[in-house]
Amino acid sequence: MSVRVVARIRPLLKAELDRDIVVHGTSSSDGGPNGDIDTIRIPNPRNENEEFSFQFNSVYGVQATQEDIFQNEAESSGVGGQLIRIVAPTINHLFQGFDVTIFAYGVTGTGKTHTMRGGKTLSERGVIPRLLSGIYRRSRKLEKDSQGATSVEVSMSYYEIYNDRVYDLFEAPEKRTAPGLPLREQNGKTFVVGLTERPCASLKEFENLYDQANVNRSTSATKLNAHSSRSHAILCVKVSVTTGEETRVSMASAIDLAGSEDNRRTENGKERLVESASINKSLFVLAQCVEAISKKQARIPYRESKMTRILSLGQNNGLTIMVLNLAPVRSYHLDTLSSLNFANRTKKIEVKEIENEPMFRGPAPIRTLPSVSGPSIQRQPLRPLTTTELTTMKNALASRGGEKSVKAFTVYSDKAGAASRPSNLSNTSSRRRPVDSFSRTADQLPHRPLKNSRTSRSPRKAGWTAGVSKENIEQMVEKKVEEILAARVLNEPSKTPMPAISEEVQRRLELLEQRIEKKDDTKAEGLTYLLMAKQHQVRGEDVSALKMYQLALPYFPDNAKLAHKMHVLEERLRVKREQQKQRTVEISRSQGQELPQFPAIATHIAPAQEQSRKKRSRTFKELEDPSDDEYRLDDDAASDSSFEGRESGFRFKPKSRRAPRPKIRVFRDNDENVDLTVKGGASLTGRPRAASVEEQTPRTRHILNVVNTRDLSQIRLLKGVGAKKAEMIVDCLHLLEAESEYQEDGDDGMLVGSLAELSRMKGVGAKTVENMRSGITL
Ligand SMILES: Nc1ncnc2c1ncn2[C@@H]1O[C@H](COP(=O)(O)OP(=O)(O)OP(=O)(O)O)[C@@H](O)[C@H]1O
Repeated sequence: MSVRVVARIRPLLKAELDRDIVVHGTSSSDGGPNGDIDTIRIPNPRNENEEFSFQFNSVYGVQATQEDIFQNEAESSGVGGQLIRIVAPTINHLFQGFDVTIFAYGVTGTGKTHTMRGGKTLSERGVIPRLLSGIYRRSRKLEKDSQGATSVEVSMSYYEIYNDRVYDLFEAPEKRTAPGLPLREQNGKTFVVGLTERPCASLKEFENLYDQANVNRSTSATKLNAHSSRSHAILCVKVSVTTGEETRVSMASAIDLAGSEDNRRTENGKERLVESASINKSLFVLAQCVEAISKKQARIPYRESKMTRILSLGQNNGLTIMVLNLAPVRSYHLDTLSSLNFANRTKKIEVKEIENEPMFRGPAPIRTLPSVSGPSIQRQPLRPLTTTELTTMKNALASRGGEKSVKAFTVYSDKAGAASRPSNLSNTSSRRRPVDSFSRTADQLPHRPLKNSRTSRSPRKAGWTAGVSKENIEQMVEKKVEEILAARVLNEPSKTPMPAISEEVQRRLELLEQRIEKKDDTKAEGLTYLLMAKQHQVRGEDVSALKMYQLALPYFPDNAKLAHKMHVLEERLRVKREQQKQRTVEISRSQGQELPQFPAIATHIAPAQEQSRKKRSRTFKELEDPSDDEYRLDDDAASDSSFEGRESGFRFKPKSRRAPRPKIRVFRDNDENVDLTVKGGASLTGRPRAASVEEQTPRTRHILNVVNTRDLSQIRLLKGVGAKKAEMIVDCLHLLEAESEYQEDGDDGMLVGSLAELSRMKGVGAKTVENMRSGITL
């Protein structure tokens, strides 16, 4: 079964009421059983006459309430691509012994936390409290129906990944250790070492713990969200259903990811920028993982961020639901497309529906859970039990019959196809063992000897490094550091017998430890520039992208790929400029007149020139960087043709019914009393304006003066110009200004010099200019 994707469009916020809505939920022809909404439609930002549509398992529009998202179990279907609900099928799966992962994904301020956590009132509760409420309800029913023969225990752990470090949310921020908690992989699962696990016997207990822990979550105000989550929050709820000697444990993970941020819009300060870089980086790695999975690449870069290691998309078993949160407004247009593109890929990831196997307790009496608030609470790392004490029925039967259970060898690694790879861990028992932290304490757990400790005791002791590569040594040392950190976190000395290590190795250990603690800070800023560069590139703003790469360069001085990228961009801009000049000359010739040049408008504005732009982009393709994967974001969102026919569930549709846009008209002001001067500065070309280019009437002058103020309130007063058009005009001018800043002959004072230029601007057109003129009586 593949990852299920449920999209939710949030309503307009107060400050957005006058904004343009570009995201719409509709129902596809092959939609849900009752014509349910399952498709998102959004215009192509480069050509408003075209539209993209994305089909998901379900789409919730702006009217959808928290209750709608929940729904009663009776109403859920959740099969065969039909409408699915988020919470109800989750509970079914959990009690059938499957693990469940629900994660909310979206740009900052699109409603992830609102969907997952929700508000305080009953009706405003989000997915998580409703999920827990359902779990307790189902538990009570099971216990009652079985007349006490079955009991259900629920426990939770809750942590955040902040700046790529893992922190226990049951721990106050001031008690955190700087490096955070380490991660470990065991039996194909990634878990956090030293995490608190709290039993919670009732919904009330859960809510108390959850609220308490949420206070510790890192949030801050940004320009786009007054309560922006600065971390990824991961809630793990363990449900253990015991009947007689058999216990079946399943895990629900509810993940509220931090939102991606465009730092030009957030106007983040330094601290927020570092957070933002970390958030964007992890989301970027996630996108890379999804891309690698969908392209069936051998290497999936899970390990490049803690979030992707933990989420393990495509590696985890059971049911995985992605909630795609979207804002409907135009200001999020490109980000929304990028999210939609990501979701479109994610929905194709196959997830194994492997049921957790029951485990059997020995004769030892079942331990009662410690009290929630008592002083005796111990931090229980999630560790598996050994096969000597707990074993699955299947494994027991299989070993009796001399066969190994297939599931017993579900070992995953970064490499695709690892799950089916013959295990080389058989002698260390690679069976898939369910986690049970209730039955044993950390002290009772046997320790697997460390790799290097085993090695040190091997007969090759004296020259054991001889055949080991530098890289391997590095990895071993890094692993050792993690072990030591883990032991520290557990407040206990490492029980691993320490091998005799040389002073040199000891020194390197210390250096490495320092590096682990510091490495993020030093590169975070550079990384921010890289990500911003990529964001500019996605928007087709090559000049700004180049500028960002230049700013990133000092942080990655010897990075050949970065240098190559910059070279490609420089070359592309050079070609662009030349083609622009050439094209302007051609236009002028065909119109038999001298026209000013419109270098940037041609790229960003004129839909009528789309065809020639496409031709040009083919030329640029030759310059495309073949190694673009390194910092790759979802550029596809902006490159219309790359979607076509490639992504199922995605459709590209030109709005054919719309009348073709009128050809650009050139206005001539032949009125008398012409004033030839336009206030100093440059035309849109960035060149100083020649007084003779166009004669201007007072009316023309008035319009141009108003437009050139870039003042929204003034521009809105022009006839036929609403808030949306005014914003487009101002955005366009700023964009041109930014571009001209980097042009050799650029000038800061970018002004619209004629009505012809104005009519070519995005969203304006000849008719609007005519309107503007007719509204002025002089
Ligand atoms: N469905 C909705 N109905 C009403 N208000 C909503 C809805 N979704 C989001 N909001 C409001 O939008 C704002 C942003 O939502 P929220 O904080 O959940 O976004 P987020 O995606 O978690 O952002 P970040 O990534 O920055 O943490 C909040 O004020 C929230 O109350």
